Amino acid sequence: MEKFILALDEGTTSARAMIFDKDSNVLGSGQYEFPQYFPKPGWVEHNPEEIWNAQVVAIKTALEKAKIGPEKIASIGITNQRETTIVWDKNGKPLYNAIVWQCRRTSEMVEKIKHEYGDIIKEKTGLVPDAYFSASKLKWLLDNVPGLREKAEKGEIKFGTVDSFLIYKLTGEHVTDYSNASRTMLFNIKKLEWDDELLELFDIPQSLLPEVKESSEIYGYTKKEILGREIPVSGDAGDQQAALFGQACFEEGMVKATYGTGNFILANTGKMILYSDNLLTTIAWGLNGEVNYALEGSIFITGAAIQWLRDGLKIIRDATETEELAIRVLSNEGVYFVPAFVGLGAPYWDQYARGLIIGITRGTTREHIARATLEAIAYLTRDVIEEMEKLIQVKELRVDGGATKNDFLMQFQADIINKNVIRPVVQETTSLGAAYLAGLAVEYWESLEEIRNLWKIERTFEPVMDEEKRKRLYAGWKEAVKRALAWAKVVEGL
Ligand SMILES: Nc1ncnc2c1ncn2[C@@H]1O[C@H](COP(=O)(O)OP(=O)(O)O)[C@@H](O)[C@H]1O
Ligand SMILES: O=P(O)(O)OC[C@H](O)CO
Repeated sequence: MEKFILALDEGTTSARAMIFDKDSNVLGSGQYEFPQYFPKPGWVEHNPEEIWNAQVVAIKTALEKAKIGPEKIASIGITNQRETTIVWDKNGKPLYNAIVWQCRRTSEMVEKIKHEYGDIIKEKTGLVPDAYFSASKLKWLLDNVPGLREKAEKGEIKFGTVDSFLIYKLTGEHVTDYSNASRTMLFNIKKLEWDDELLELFDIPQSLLPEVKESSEIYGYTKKEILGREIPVSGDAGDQQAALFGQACFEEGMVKATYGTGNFILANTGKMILYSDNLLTTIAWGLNGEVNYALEGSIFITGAAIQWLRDGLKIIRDATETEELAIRVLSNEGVYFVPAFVGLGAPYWDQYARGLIIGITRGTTREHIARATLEAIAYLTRDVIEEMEKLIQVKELRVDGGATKNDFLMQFQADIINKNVIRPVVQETTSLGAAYLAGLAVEYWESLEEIRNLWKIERTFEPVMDEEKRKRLYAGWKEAVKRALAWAKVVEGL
Protein backbone atom coordinates (compact mmCIF):
# COMPACT_ATOMS: atom_id res chain seq x y z
CA MET A 1 0.00 0.00 0.00
CA GLU A 2 1.38 3.40 -0.99
CA LYS A 3 1.79 5.61 2.05
CA PHE A 4 2.17 9.35 2.63
CA ILE A 5 3.51 11.80 5.19
CA LEU A 6 1.32 14.30 7.02
CA ALA A 7 2.92 17.62 8.02
CA LEU A 8 1.29 19.97 10.51
CA ASP A 9 2.38 23.60 10.18
CA GLU A 10 1.00 25.56 13.09
CA GLY A 11 1.74 29.19 12.16
CA THR A 12 1.07 32.52 13.80
CA THR A 13 -2.27 33.12 12.13
CA SER A 14 -3.38 29.70 10.94
CA ALA A 15 -2.91 25.98 11.33
CA ARG A 16 -2.16 24.01 8.18
CA ALA A 17 -1.96 20.34 7.35
CA MET A 18 -0.34 18.99 4.20
CA ILE A 19 -0.01 15.50 2.82
CA PHE A 20 3.09 14.70 0.75
CA ASP A 21 4.04 11.73 -1.37
CA LYS A 22 7.55 10.36 -1.87
CA ASP A 23 8.32 12.81 -4.69
CA SER A 24 7.28 15.69 -2.39
CA ASN A 25 4.08 16.41 -4.31
CA VAL A 26 1.22 17.84 -2.24
CA LEU A 27 -1.78 15.50 -2.34
CA GLY A 28 -4.10 17.55 -0.21
CA SER A 29 -4.04 20.34 2.33
CA GLY A 30 -6.21 22.13 4.86
CA GLN A 31 -5.75 25.51 6.50
CA TYR A 32 -7.71 27.17 9.29
CA GLU A 33 -7.23 30.58 10.84
CA PHE A 34 -7.72 31.12 14.54
CA PRO A 35 -8.42 34.35 16.43
CA GLN A 36 -5.69 36.74 17.57
CA TYR A 37 -6.19 38.41 20.94
CA PHE A 38 -4.70 41.80 21.80
CA PRO A 39 -5.74 42.34 25.45
CA LYS A 40 -3.54 45.45 25.83
CA PRO A 41 -1.38 47.51 23.46
CA GLY A 42 1.62 45.40 22.47
CA TRP A 43 0.18 42.18 23.96
CA VAL A 44 -0.59 39.22 21.68
CA GLU A 45 -2.28 35.96 22.73
CA HIS A 46 -3.78 32.83 21.19
CA ASN A 47 -6.19 30.38 22.78
CA PRO A 48 -4.36 27.00 22.68
CA GLU A 49 -7.67 25.11 22.41
CA GLU A 50 -8.50 27.15 19.30
CA ILE A 51 -5.08 26.30 17.86
CA TRP A 52 -5.71 22.61 18.56
CA ASN A 53 -9.20 22.67 17.06
CA ALA A 54 -7.97 24.49 13.94
CA GLN A 55 -5.19 21.93 13.60
CA VAL A 56 -7.56 18.95 13.88
CA VAL A 57 -9.97 20.41 11.30
CA ALA A 58 -7.01 21.14 9.00
CA ILE A 59 -5.88 17.49 9.25
CA LYS A 60 -9.38 16.21 8.42
CA THR A 61 -9.67 18.58 5.45
CA ALA A 62 -6.25 17.55 4.13
CA LEU A 63 -7.21 13.86 4.32
CA GLU A 64 -10.52 14.55 2.55
CA LYS A 65 -8.85 16.59 -0.19
CA ALA A 66 -6.21 13.90 -0.70
CA LYS A 67 -9.01 11.30 -0.71
CA ILE A 68 -7.14 9.04 1.66
CA GLY A 69 -7.80 7.59 5.11
CA PRO A 70 -5.47 7.84 8.14
CA GLU A 71 -4.28 4.26 7.51
CA LYS A 72 -2.32 5.67 4.56
CA ILE A 73 -0.28 8.03 6.75
CA ALA A 74 3.18 6.60 7.47
CA SER A 75 4.05 9.30 10.00
CA ILE A 76 3.40 12.86 11.13
CA GLY A 77 5.81 15.81 11.29
CA ILE A 78 5.19 18.98 13.28
CA THR A 79 6.46 22.48 12.61
CA ASN A 80 5.37 25.59 14.43
CA GLN A 81 5.46 29.29 15.14
CA ARG A 82 8.38 29.38 17.56
CA GLU A 83 8.88 30.91 21.06
CA THR A 84 5.12 31.14 21.74
CA THR A 85 4.63 29.92 25.28
CA ILE A 86 1.94 27.58 26.61
CA VAL A 87 1.33 25.98 30.02
CA TRP A 88 -1.09 23.08 30.48
CA ASP A 89 -2.04 20.39 32.97
CA LYS A 90 -1.65 16.62 32.76
CA ASN A 91 -4.97 16.36 30.89
CA GLY A 92 -3.67 18.68 28.19
CA LYS A 93 -5.88 21.53 29.43
CA PRO A 94 -4.26 24.95 28.86
CA LEU A 95 -4.00 27.03 32.02
CA TYR A 96 -3.78 30.41 30.29
CA ASN A 97 -3.75 31.77 26.77
CA ALA A 98 -0.58 31.21 24.74
CA ILE A 99 1.73 34.23 24.93
CA VAL A 100 2.71 34.79 21.32
CA TRP A 101 6.26 35.45 20.09
CA GLN A 102 5.22 38.96 19.01
CA CYS A 103 3.96 39.89 22.50
CA ARG A 104 5.93 42.73 24.11
CA ARG A 105 4.54 42.47 27.68
CA THR A 106 7.91 41.43 29.11
CA SER A 107 10.06 44.05 27.35
CA GLU A 108 10.86 45.88 30.57
CA MET A 109 11.66 42.70 32.44
CA VAL A 110 14.17 41.74 29.74
CA GLU A 111 15.58 45.25 29.53
CA LYS A 112 16.52 45.05 33.23
CA ILE A 113 18.11 41.60 32.93
CA LYS A 114 19.95 42.53 29.75
CA HIS A 115 22.55 44.81 31.31
CA GLU A 116 23.84 42.34 33.87
CA TYR A 117 23.22 39.04 32.10
CA GLY A 118 23.22 39.91 28.37
CA ASP A 119 26.64 38.40 27.70
CA ILE A 120 25.96 35.23 29.69
CA ILE A 121 22.65 34.72 27.91
CA LYS A 122 24.26 35.19 24.51
CA GLU A 123 27.10 32.81 25.36
CA LYS A 124 24.80 30.06 26.64
CA THR A 125 21.77 30.35 24.36
CA GLY A 126 23.11 32.18 21.29
CA LEU A 127 20.24 34.68 21.61
CA VAL A 128 20.14 38.45 21.93
CA PRO A 129 18.04 38.95 25.12
CA ASP A 130 14.58 40.03 24.01
CA ALA A 131 10.92 39.63 24.98
CA TYR A 132 10.63 37.63 21.72
CA PHE A 133 11.85 34.41 23.39
CA SER A 134 9.94 32.12 25.79
CA ALA A 135 11.88 32.59 29.07
CA SER A 136 10.41 35.92 30.16
CA LYS A 137 6.95 34.92 28.93
CA LEU A 138 7.01 31.80 31.13
CA LYS A 139 8.23 33.82 34.11
CA TRP A 140 5.39 36.27 33.53
CA LEU A 141 2.85 33.44 33.58
CA LEU A 142 4.24 31.94 36.79
CA ASP A 143 4.30 35.35 38.47
CA ASN A 144 0.91 36.61 37.28
CA VAL A 145 -1.55 33.74 36.86
CA PRO A 146 -3.04 33.01 40.31
CA GLY A 147 -2.03 29.60 41.66
CA LEU A 148 0.24 28.71 38.74
CA ARG A 149 3.56 28.90 40.61
CA GLU A 150 2.25 26.68 43.44
CA LYS A 151 1.07 24.13 40.88
CA ALA A 152 4.42 24.37 39.10
CA GLU A 153 6.30 23.72 42.32
CA LYS A 154 4.17 20.63 42.96
CA GLY A 155 5.08 19.38 39.47
CA GLU A 156 1.47 19.55 38.28
CA ILE A 157 1.92 21.61 35.12
CA LYS A 158 3.80 21.45 31.85
CA PHE A 159 5.39 24.16 29.75
CA GLY A 160 6.16 23.99 26.08
CA THR A 161 6.25 25.79 22.76
CA VAL A 162 3.42 25.01 20.34
CA ASP A 163 5.11 21.87 18.94
CA SER A 164 5.35 20.47 22.43
CA PHE A 165 1.70 21.25 23.19
CA LEU A 166 0.53 19.61 19.94
CA ILE A 167 2.65 16.50 20.49
CA TYR A 168 1.26 16.23 24.04
CA LYS A 169 -2.29 16.50 22.72
CA LEU A 170 -1.59 13.96 19.98
CA THR A 171 0.43 11.40 21.93
CA GLY A 172 0.50 12.27 25.65
CA GLU A 173 4.32 12.66 25.56
CA HIS A 174 5.90 15.84 26.97
CA VAL A 175 8.76 16.51 24.55
CA THR A 176 10.21 19.14 22.25
CA ASP A 177 13.14 19.17 19.82
CA TYR A 178 16.52 20.94 19.84
CA SER A 179 15.46 23.62 17.36
CA ASN A 180 12.47 24.70 19.44
CA ALA A 181 14.33 24.40 22.76
CA SER A 182 16.99 26.74 21.38
CA ARG A 183 14.35 29.52 21.10
CA THR A 184 13.33 29.50 24.76
CA MET A 185 16.41 31.38 26.09
CA LEU A 186 16.64 28.62 28.72
CA PHE A 187 18.54 26.02 26.71
CA ASN A 188 22.30 25.76 26.63
CA ILE A 189 23.15 25.23 22.97
CA LYS A 190 26.66 23.99 23.69
CA LYS A 191 25.91 21.53 26.48
CA LEU A 192 22.58 20.63 24.86
CA GLU A 193 20.65 20.77 28.12
CA TRP A 194 18.33 23.09 30.05
CA ASP A 195 20.59 25.59 31.78
CA ASP A 196 20.38 25.63 35.60
CA GLU A 197 21.72 29.17 35.92
CA LEU A 198 19.15 30.56 33.49
CA LEU A 199 16.33 28.57 35.12
CA GLU A 200 17.34 30.19 38.40
CA LEU A 201 17.57 33.64 36.83
CA PHE A 202 14.02 33.35 35.47
CA ASP A 203 12.81 31.44 38.55
CA ILE A 204 11.55 28.45 36.60
CA PRO A 205 11.23 24.99 38.19
CA GLN A 206 12.90 22.20 36.20
CA SER A 207 9.83 19.92 36.52
CA LEU A 208 7.86 22.00 33.99
CA LEU A 209 10.20 21.45 31.11
CA PRO A 210 9.75 19.05 28.21
CA GLU A 211 12.36 16.43 27.39
CA VAL A 212 14.48 17.63 24.47
CA LYS A 213 14.73 15.18 21.58
CA GLU A 214 16.20 15.08 18.09
CA SER A 215 14.15 16.63 15.28
CA SER A 216 13.67 13.28 13.59
CA GLU A 217 12.71 10.37 15.83
CA ILE A 218 9.51 8.70 17.02
CA TYR A 219 8.20 10.71 19.99
CA GLY A 220 5.00 8.70 20.42
CA TYR A 221 1.87 7.52 18.61
CA THR A 222 -1.39 9.40 18.08
CA LYS A 223 -4.15 8.48 20.53
CA LYS A 224 -6.76 6.32 18.80
CA GLU A 225 -9.64 8.70 19.49
CA ILE A 226 -8.07 11.47 17.35
CA LEU A 227 -7.67 9.80 13.95
CA GLY A 228 -8.94 6.32 14.70
CA ARG A 229 -5.40 4.92 14.52
CA GLU A 230 -2.03 5.04 16.21
CA ILE A 231 0.27 6.90 13.85
CA PRO A 232 3.89 7.70 14.74
CA VAL A 233 4.72 11.36 15.33
CA SER A 234 8.34 11.47 14.24
CA GLY A 235 9.37 14.98 13.11
CA ASP A 236 9.57 18.26 15.02
CA ALA A 237 11.27 21.55 14.16
CA GLY A 238 10.54 25.26 14.50
CA ASP A 239 9.06 26.62 11.28
CA GLN A 240 12.13 28.58 10.15
CA GLN A 241 14.47 25.67 10.77
CA ALA A 242 12.01 23.34 9.01
CA ALA A 243 12.10 25.69 5.99
CA LEU A 244 15.93 25.51 5.97
CA PHE A 245 15.59 21.72 5.90
CA GLY A 246 12.81 21.81 3.27
CA GLN A 247 15.06 23.98 1.08
CA ALA A 248 17.69 21.21 1.34
CA CYS A 249 20.19 23.67 2.82
CA PHE A 250 22.17 20.81 4.36
CA GLU A 251 25.68 22.18 3.85
CA GLU A 252 27.54 24.92 5.67
CA GLY A 253 27.07 28.35 4.10
CA MET A 254 23.70 27.57 2.48
CA VAL A 255 21.14 30.29 3.18
CA LYS A 256 17.36 30.54 2.88
CA ALA A 257 14.98 33.45 3.40
CA THR A 258 11.29 32.93 4.15
CA TYR A 259 9.07 35.89 3.20
CA GLY A 260 5.93 35.73 5.35
CA THR A 261 4.48 38.08 7.95
CA GLY A 262 8.11 38.71 8.82
CA ASN A 263 11.29 37.55 7.07
CA PHE A 264 13.51 34.93 8.62
CA ILE A 265 16.90 34.35 7.08
CA LEU A 266 18.87 31.32 8.21
CA ALA A 267 22.38 30.22 7.28
CA ASN A 268 23.48 26.68 7.98
CA THR A 269 26.78 26.78 9.91
CA GLY A 270 27.14 23.02 10.33
CA LYS A 271 28.90 22.01 13.53
CA MET A 272 30.19 25.57 14.10
CA ILE A 273 28.61 27.75 16.78
CA LEU A 274 29.25 31.21 15.34
CA TYR A 275 28.44 34.29 17.39
CA SER A 276 27.40 37.58 15.88
CA ASP A 277 26.52 40.71 17.85
CA ASN A 278 23.41 41.32 15.82
CA LEU A 279 22.23 37.91 14.70
CA LEU A 280 20.98 34.91 16.61
CA THR A 281 22.84 31.65 16.93
CA THR A 282 20.38 28.84 16.95
CA ILE A 283 20.03 25.10 16.55
CA ALA A 284 18.87 24.13 13.08
CA TRP A 285 18.06 20.52 13.93
CA GLY A 286 19.23 17.42 15.72
CA LEU A 287 19.60 14.45 13.40
CA ASN A 288 21.42 11.09 13.54
CA GLY A 289 23.03 11.84 16.90
CA GLU A 290 24.37 15.23 15.84
CA VAL A 291 23.26 18.82 16.17
CA ASN A 292 23.45 21.29 13.31
CA TYR A 293 23.72 25.03 14.04
CA ALA A 294 22.54 28.11 12.16
CA LEU A 295 22.84 31.87 12.18
CA GLU A 296 19.51 33.64 12.01
CA GLY A 297 18.32 37.13 11.22
CA SER A 298 14.72 37.60 12.34
CA ILE A 299 12.88 40.54 10.76
CA PHE A 300 9.53 41.03 12.47
CA ILE A 301 7.54 42.97 9.87
CA THR A 302 7.75 42.46 6.09
CA GLY A 303 4.59 40.90 4.54
CA ALA A 304 2.68 42.48 7.44
CA ALA A 305 3.58 45.89 5.97
CA ILE A 306 1.89 44.82 2.73
CA GLN A 307 -1.16 43.81 4.76
CA TRP A 308 -1.09 47.27 6.32
CA LEU A 309 -1.22 48.89 2.86
CA ARG A 310 -4.33 46.80 2.28
CA ASP A 311 -6.10 46.94 5.66
CA GLY A 312 -4.68 50.08 7.28
CA LEU A 313 -4.03 52.56 4.46
CA LYS A 314 -6.45 50.76 2.10
CA ILE A 315 -4.40 51.75 -0.97
CA ILE A 316 -4.33 48.22 -2.44
CA ARG A 317 -7.03 45.56 -2.78
CA ASP A 318 -4.72 42.62 -2.32
CA ALA A 319 -1.04 41.86 -1.88
CA THR A 320 -0.42 40.95 -5.53
CA GLU A 321 -1.41 44.47 -6.62
CA THR A 322 1.84 45.83 -5.14
CA GLU A 323 3.75 44.39 -8.07
CA GLU A 324 1.82 46.20 -10.82
CA LEU A 325 1.94 49.43 -8.80
CA ALA A 326 5.69 49.16 -8.20
CA ILE A 327 6.58 48.69 -11.86
CA ARG A 328 4.45 51.67 -12.93
CA VAL A 329 7.13 54.01 -11.53
CA LEU A 330 10.74 53.93 -12.64
CA SER A 331 12.23 54.32 -9.18
CA ASN A 332 11.27 55.08 -5.58
CA GLU A 333 11.99 58.77 -6.36
CA GLY A 334 13.50 59.19 -2.92
CA VAL A 335 10.64 57.58 -0.98
CA TYR A 336 11.65 55.04 1.68
CA PHE A 337 9.42 53.13 4.08
CA VAL A 338 10.89 51.65 7.28
CA PRO A 339 8.20 49.26 8.57
CA ALA A 340 9.36 49.28 12.22
CA PHE A 341 5.81 48.76 13.54
CA VAL A 342 6.96 46.77 16.59
CA GLY A 343 10.50 48.10 16.80
CA LEU A 344 13.21 46.51 14.67
CA GLY A 345 14.60 42.99 15.01
CA ALA A 346 17.83 41.85 13.36
CA PRO A 347 20.28 43.42 12.92
CA TYR A 348 19.15 46.58 14.79
CA TRP A 349 17.37 45.10 17.85
CA ASP A 350 15.71 48.36 18.76
CA GLN A 351 12.42 47.88 20.64
CA TYR A 352 11.78 51.61 20.42
CA ALA A 353 12.15 52.12 16.67
CA ARG A 354 8.89 53.03 14.91
CA GLY A 355 7.73 53.01 11.31
CA LEU A 356 8.28 55.93 8.96
CA ILE A 357 7.71 56.88 5.35
CA ILE A 358 10.19 59.54 4.30
CA GLY A 359 10.95 61.52 1.13
CA ILE A 360 7.32 62.31 0.37
CA THR A 361 6.64 65.18 -2.04
CA ARG A 362 3.47 66.55 -3.63
CA GLY A 363 4.15 64.15 -6.49
CA THR A 364 4.24 61.01 -4.33
CA THR A 365 1.59 58.45 -5.25
CA ARG A 366 0.46 55.07 -3.97
CA GLU A 367 2.74 53.58 -6.63
CA HIS A 368 5.75 55.00 -4.79
CA ILE A 369 4.46 53.80 -1.42
CA ALA A 370 3.86 50.28 -2.74
CA ARG A 371 7.30 50.25 -4.32
CA ALA A 372 8.96 51.55 -1.16
CA THR A 373 7.25 48.81 0.87
CA LEU A 374 8.52 46.04 -1.40
CA GLU A 375 11.97 47.62 -1.54
CA ALA A 376 12.05 47.79 2.28
CA ILE A 377 11.61 44.00 2.45
CA ALA A 378 14.66 43.61 0.21
CA TYR A 379 16.75 46.16 2.14
CA LEU A 380 15.93 44.55 5.49
CA THR A 381 16.98 41.21 4.06
CA ARG A 382 20.25 42.72 2.81
CA ASP A 383 20.88 44.16 6.30
CA VAL A 384 20.84 40.59 7.65
CA ILE A 385 22.93 39.12 4.85
CA GLU A 386 25.57 41.82 5.37
CA GLU A 387 25.83 40.73 9.02
CA MET A 388 26.11 37.10 8.00
CA GLU A 389 28.88 37.92 5.57
CA LYS A 390 31.03 39.16 8.43
CA LEU A 391 31.23 35.49 9.47
CA ILE A 392 30.50 33.31 6.46
CA GLN A 393 30.44 33.58 2.71
CA VAL A 394 26.94 33.76 1.27
CA LYS A 395 26.86 32.58 -2.34
CA GLU A 396 23.18 32.74 -3.17
CA LEU A 397 19.78 32.98 -1.52
CA ARG A 398 17.07 30.29 -1.64
CA VAL A 399 13.66 31.86 -1.07
CA ASP A 400 10.18 30.74 -0.04
CA GLY A 401 7.00 32.13 1.57
CA GLY A 402 3.98 34.14 0.38
CA ALA A 403 5.74 37.25 -0.94
CA THR A 404 8.19 35.31 -3.15
CA LYS A 405 5.41 35.14 -5.75
CA ASN A 406 6.20 38.81 -6.37
CA ASP A 407 8.67 38.87 -9.28
CA PHE A 408 9.45 42.56 -8.86
CA LEU A 409 10.46 41.93 -5.25
CA MET A 410 12.58 38.91 -6.16
CA GLN A 411 14.42 40.80 -8.93
CA PHE A 412 14.97 43.80 -6.68
CA GLN A 413 16.22 41.46 -3.96
CA ALA A 414 18.79 39.93 -6.33
CA ASP A 415 19.83 43.43 -7.45
CA ILE A 416 20.20 44.81 -3.95
CA ILE A 417 22.22 41.88 -2.54
CA ASN A 418 24.07 41.34 -5.82
CA LYS A 419 23.53 37.60 -5.64
CA ASN A 420 21.32 35.05 -7.31
CA VAL A 421 17.91 34.61 -5.71
CA ILE A 422 16.55 31.12 -6.28
CA ARG A 423 12.88 30.18 -6.08
CA PRO A 424 12.21 26.43 -5.88
CA VAL A 425 9.35 24.54 -7.52
CA VAL A 426 7.87 23.40 -4.21
CA GLN A 427 7.13 26.55 -2.22
CA GLU A 428 5.68 24.71 0.80
CA THR A 429 9.18 24.36 2.25
CA THR A 430 8.19 24.69 5.92
CA SER A 431 5.71 21.82 5.79
CA LEU A 432 8.00 19.91 3.50
CA GLY A 433 10.87 20.22 5.98
CA ALA A 434 8.67 18.80 8.74
CA ALA A 435 7.55 16.01 6.43
CA TYR A 436 11.16 15.14 5.53
CA LEU A 437 12.17 15.02 9.20
CA ALA A 438 9.20 12.77 10.00
CA GLY A 439 9.80 10.59 6.95
CA LEU A 440 13.51 10.07 7.64
CA ALA A 441 12.72 8.70 11.11
CA VAL A 442 10.49 5.95 9.71
CA GLU A 443 12.67 5.30 6.64
CA TYR A 444 10.06 6.71 4.25
CA TRP A 445 12.98 8.64 2.80
CA GLU A 446 16.35 6.96 3.13
CA SER A 447 18.88 9.79 3.19
CA LEU A 448 19.63 13.49 2.85
CA GLU A 449 20.97 12.67 -0.60
CA GLU A 450 17.55 11.44 -1.70
CA ILE A 451 15.93 14.63 -0.36
CA ARG A 452 18.54 16.85 -1.96
CA ASN A 453 17.62 15.39 -5.34
CA LEU A 454 13.96 16.26 -4.84
CA TRP A 455 14.72 20.00 -4.56
CA LYS A 456 14.24 21.71 -7.95
CA ILE A 457 14.65 25.29 -9.17
CA GLU A 458 11.57 27.06 -10.53
CA ARG A 459 13.33 30.36 -11.37
CA THR A 460 16.64 32.09 -10.70
CA PHE A 461 16.70 35.90 -10.44
CA GLU A 462 20.14 37.23 -11.40
CA PRO A 463 21.38 40.69 -10.40
CA VAL A 464 21.40 43.26 -13.22
CA MET A 465 21.64 46.56 -11.33
CA ASP A 466 24.86 48.55 -11.65
CA GLU A 467 27.04 48.93 -8.59
CA GLU A 468 26.72 52.72 -8.35
CA LYS A 469 22.93 52.55 -8.25
CA ARG A 470 22.94 49.70 -5.74
CA LYS A 471 25.22 51.70 -3.45
CA ARG A 472 23.17 54.87 -3.73
CA LEU A 473 19.83 53.17 -3.07
CA TYR A 474 21.14 51.25 -0.08
CA ALA A 475 22.80 54.33 1.39
CA GLY A 476 19.38 56.04 1.26
CA TRP A 477 17.88 53.11 3.15
CA LYS A 478 20.49 53.32 5.90
CA GLU A 479 19.75 57.02 6.34
CA ALA A 480 16.01 56.31 6.58
CA VAL A 481 16.58 53.62 9.24
CA LYS A 482 18.67 56.03 11.32
CA ARG A 483 15.69 58.33 11.49
CA ALA A 484 13.33 55.54 12.64
CA LEU A 485 15.52 54.29 15.49
CA ALA A 486 14.50 55.04 19.10
CA TRP A 487 11.49 57.05 17.90
CA ALA A 488 9.11 55.83 20.64
CA LYS A 489 11.60 57.07 23.27
CA VAL A 490 12.07 60.38 21.52
CA VAL A 491 8.36 61.21 21.56
CA GLU A 492 7.93 59.89 25.09
CA GLY A 493 10.60 62.34 26.30
CA LEU A 494 8.96 65.41 24.73
N1 LIG B 1 2.33 38.96 -4.34
C1 LIG B 1 2.71 39.40 -3.12
N2 LIG B 1 3.51 40.47 -3.02
C2 LIG B 1 3.93 40.91 -1.81
N3 LIG B 1 3.58 40.33 -0.66
C3 LIG B 1 2.78 39.27 -0.70
C4 LIG B 1 2.29 38.75 -1.93
N4 LIG B 1 1.52 37.68 -1.64
C5 LIG B 1 1.52 37.55 -0.30
N5 LIG B 1 2.27 38.51 0.27
C6 LIG B 1 2.50 38.70 1.71
O1 LIG B 1 3.00 37.47 2.22
C7 LIG B 1 2.45 37.20 3.50
C8 LIG B 1 1.84 35.81 3.52
O2 LIG B 1 2.84 34.86 3.39
P1 LIG B 1 2.78 33.49 4.19
O3 LIG B 1 3.98 32.74 3.78
O4 LIG B 1 1.43 32.88 3.98
O5 LIG B 1 2.94 34.10 5.67
P2 LIG B 1 2.76 33.53 7.14
O6 LIG B 1 3.07 32.06 7.07
O7 LIG B 1 3.75 34.34 7.94
O8 LIG B 1 1.34 33.84 7.53
C9 LIG B 1 1.42 38.24 3.78
O9 LIG B 1 1.91 39.11 4.79
C10 LIG B 1 1.23 38.99 2.47
O10 LIG B 1 1.09 40.37 2.70
O1 LIG C 1 4.27 31.82 11.98
P1 LIG C 1 5.31 32.44 11.14
O2 LIG C 1 5.55 31.72 9.86
O3 LIG C 1 5.08 33.89 10.94
O4 LIG C 1 6.72 32.26 11.93
C1 LIG C 1 6.94 32.80 13.15
C2 LIG C 1 8.33 32.50 13.66
O5 LIG C 1 8.54 31.16 13.94
C3 LIG C 1 8.61 33.33 14.87
O6 LIG C 1 9.90 33.13 15.35
